[in-house]
Amino acid sequence: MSENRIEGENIVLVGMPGSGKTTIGKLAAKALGYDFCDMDDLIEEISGQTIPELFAVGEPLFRQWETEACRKLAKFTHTVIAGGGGVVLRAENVALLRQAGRVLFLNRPIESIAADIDTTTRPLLAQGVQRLYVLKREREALYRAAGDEILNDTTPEETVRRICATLNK
Ligand SMILES: Nc1ncnc2c1ncn2[C@@H]1O[C@H](COP(=O)(O)OP(=O)(O)O)[C@@H](O)[C@H]1O
Ligand SMILES: O=C(O)C1=C[C@@H](OP(=O)(O)O)[C@@H](O)[C@H](O)C1
Ligand SMILES: [Mg+2]
Repeated sequence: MSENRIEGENIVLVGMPGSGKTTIGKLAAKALGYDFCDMDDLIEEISGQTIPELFAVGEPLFRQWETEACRKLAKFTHTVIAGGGGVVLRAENVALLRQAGRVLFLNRPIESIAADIDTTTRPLLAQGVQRLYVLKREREALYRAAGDEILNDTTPEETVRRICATLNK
């Protein structure tokens, strides 16, 4: 993959809900001395609405704000960005993320995620954890295609070490 496409030296984490993007992203930012941005927080900031409020209107509205957030973070530098789980659904988003930096797919096993995910804070899982398996089928190929690298499951601390290694830091 050409390095020239990367404008800001950012790290972007993608993967299923509960794969650890937010948790590992915060730890990695600290280890690298980078800023941290959770895309869900950015969406809430720019839309002026919470994620559940956006989903209450409808998923299409949430997805529009998600793309708007991608446009903003394409201009960030030295930031670890925790993507939203569904950000890979639009090719336009993936192009913006790849412009922002190195995209890493956190490939945590679905069984591990299902065992400890907090479904109360994620509108897409409001009907129960079984929806995760449907989302995985719909998205797995998209995560793999978006990622410059796949980080297979270890502890969050070991994953952070691998992230630092991708930047030679
Ligand atoms: N090996 C692991 N890698 C990532 N997260 C893990 C792991 N083991 C347990 N977890 C837990 O899984 C949850 C992941 O949630 P979160 O970081 O919010 O994921 P996401 O932002 O991808 O939806 C956290 O509570 C984290 O502590
Ligand atoms: O999978 C998805 O489509 C979503 C995942 C959530 O983020 P996490 O992956 O951090 O849970 C959040 O962006 C929104 O609820 C939609
Ligand atoms: Mg998250």
